[in-house]
Amino acid sequence: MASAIPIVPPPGTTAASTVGANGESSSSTPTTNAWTSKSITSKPSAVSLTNSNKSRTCRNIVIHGFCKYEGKGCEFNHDIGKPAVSVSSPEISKAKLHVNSPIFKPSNLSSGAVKAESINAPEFVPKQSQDPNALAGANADSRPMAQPFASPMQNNLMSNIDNLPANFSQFGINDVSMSMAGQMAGNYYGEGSANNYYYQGTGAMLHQPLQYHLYNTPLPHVSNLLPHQKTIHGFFISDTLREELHRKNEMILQTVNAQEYGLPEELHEYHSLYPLDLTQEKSTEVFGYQSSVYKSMCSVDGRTYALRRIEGFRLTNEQAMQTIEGWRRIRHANIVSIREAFTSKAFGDHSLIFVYDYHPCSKTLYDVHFGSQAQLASQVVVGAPKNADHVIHERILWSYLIQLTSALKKIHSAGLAARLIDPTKILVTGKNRIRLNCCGVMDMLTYDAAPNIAHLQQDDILNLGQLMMTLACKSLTATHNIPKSIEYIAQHYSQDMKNMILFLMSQPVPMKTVDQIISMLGSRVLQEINDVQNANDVLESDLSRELENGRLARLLMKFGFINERPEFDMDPAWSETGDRYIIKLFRDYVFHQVDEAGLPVLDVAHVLTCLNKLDAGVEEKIVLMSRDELSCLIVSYREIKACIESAFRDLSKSK
Ligand SMILES: Nc1ncnc2c1ncn2[C@@H]1O[C@H](COP(=O)(O)OP(=O)(O)OP(=O)(O)O)[C@@H](O)[C@H]1O
Repeated sequence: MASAIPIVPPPGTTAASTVGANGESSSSTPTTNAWTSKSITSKPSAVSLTNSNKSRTCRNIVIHGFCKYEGKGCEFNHDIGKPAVSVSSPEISKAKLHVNSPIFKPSNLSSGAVKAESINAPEFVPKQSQDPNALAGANADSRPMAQPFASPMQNNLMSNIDNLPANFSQFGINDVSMSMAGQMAGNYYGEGSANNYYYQGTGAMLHQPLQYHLYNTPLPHVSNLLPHQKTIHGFFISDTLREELHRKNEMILQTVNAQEYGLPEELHEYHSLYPLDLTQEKSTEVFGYQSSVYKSMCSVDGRTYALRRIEGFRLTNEQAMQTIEGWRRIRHANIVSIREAFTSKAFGDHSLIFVYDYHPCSKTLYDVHFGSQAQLASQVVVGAPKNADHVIHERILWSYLIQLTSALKKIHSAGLAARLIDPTKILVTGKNRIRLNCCGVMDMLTYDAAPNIAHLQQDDILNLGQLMMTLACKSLTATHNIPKSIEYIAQHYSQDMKNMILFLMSQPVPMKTVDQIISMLGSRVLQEINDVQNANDVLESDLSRELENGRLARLLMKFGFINERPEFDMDPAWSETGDRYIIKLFRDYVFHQVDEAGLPVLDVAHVLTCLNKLDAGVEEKIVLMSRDELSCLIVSYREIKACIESAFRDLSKSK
């Protein structure tokens, strides 16, 4: 059921004949959805004003706090203090109003228009710019300190943020602006990022960081909330996950000037090469050749890939290229998938290029546990001997072992051998999440038409043992003195871990298999499954929060398609009439409310509540006010939802 009310127009105007808007309007409201049949402008039942009006409080005062027509003919009583309710107050919805009332058309429409004589008005010249000397003087003003530059956008953002705390009161948020502003002013790049390295000295492009910290974690005094209260964080995924995903997205979009870095503009189907290898010195230790890694964009599917270039390698046997076919078929959660391999002279030499899936922001296992940052973190005093606190936690070691065993199981079952289990060739793509990298490279570099796979698979198991020993001792030279390393492992880890490493590194009698490792892992696999499922649950709950936001975003998109549309179906007024007029008024109700002082209400809680009620199509009624403040509509969310659906249907049908 919907109702409309034109607010008290002054006597003598055309709309004066409309509903007794000063309160006691007729209770005979229609029971049909009047505006869906485009009847907004149809005539309502009129109620004439009575002589007792003088004793009755003017409705405009009650609703708006003032009456435009006070002293200009409005005969109601204006001697009342402050209005009891604001425009947005739900109190108003208690009034019984009628939807079929005509919309008030003010007789003096031109009052707001620019008058003819104003065309001749002198051009406005700001005071400051009139006197260049004064300006120079102002600039020469001896300020004690340089003022930090704040762009207009920044200023707006900061002032909006300053206004926010009052609006989250319902969620128990008071100090949002303080925390946000503090975070925004600070340097959010915790670690020296690749950006700084690559843009160093180029001066070509100043990187604008994303504001990852717009929603800081709740402060202690707002975390103690009542069950029905929510913080703004409750509507979004966790800060850490959001920042991680933002960083990954940002990393995918990073580019450098190809000429400046001596990179080809195009390489086969790939372009926009971006070097990932941050070390200046290139080692030949692993492959026997120097290698580089680049992020690049594929012009065929638009995806990002990691290109590994083996420098100065001349392919002598075309058959070697076939070895990649077996690897292309392997899809596993702990293996970096390979897409293709090709040779190229684009770098000015004979290069062999392998194309792998790109995992943004990943690090190598070496970087994580042996890199300079890891070393610093593990030593309270530089050079101090390691103690038990700085060994890798046993649970992490078991997790690594289970993941790598799972990868090896897949590889060996496919009749292949990894041939490279090295901390620099294992990627860490998430928390304790590892993937075997560079699969297939060795098969091509040391091509053998009839390789001894069984022998190579035994090597894989031995290499896995060496890696585990290196990690357990947290020393790259652990395998140089095996008895001492085993002693160290026995001191710091369980008997099971020591036995496992001994098994992996022992001589095969006659053969060791991955299945044997799996049976030795036993119940640890169950622990890993449990951890993975718990992590999955956390992600799922994060996802469900954003799911709601996605729903609201779609609703807002519908609004955007409909509201203020300049022309549709040969009708320039389409978005301003019929059902769409309700939608427009609802948009004003949700977003454009002002408080008693005429200041914009920036209340996220109000917006979310309205949009959720709209999406659910609840029966609750609200009062929508026309922009000229002369008519009101009382509508339910269900009816507004029907209007939006019908208007959107019109738009989509027209395709
Ligand atoms: N598939 C990939 N996706 C995303 N990043 C990758 C990928 N492969 C490698 N990288 C990144 O490239 C960087 C360099 O890799 P690389 O294998 O050359 O390691 P490295 O430690 O430099 O080894 P080396 O000493 O052999 O050059 C790594 O830090 C890793 O983060």
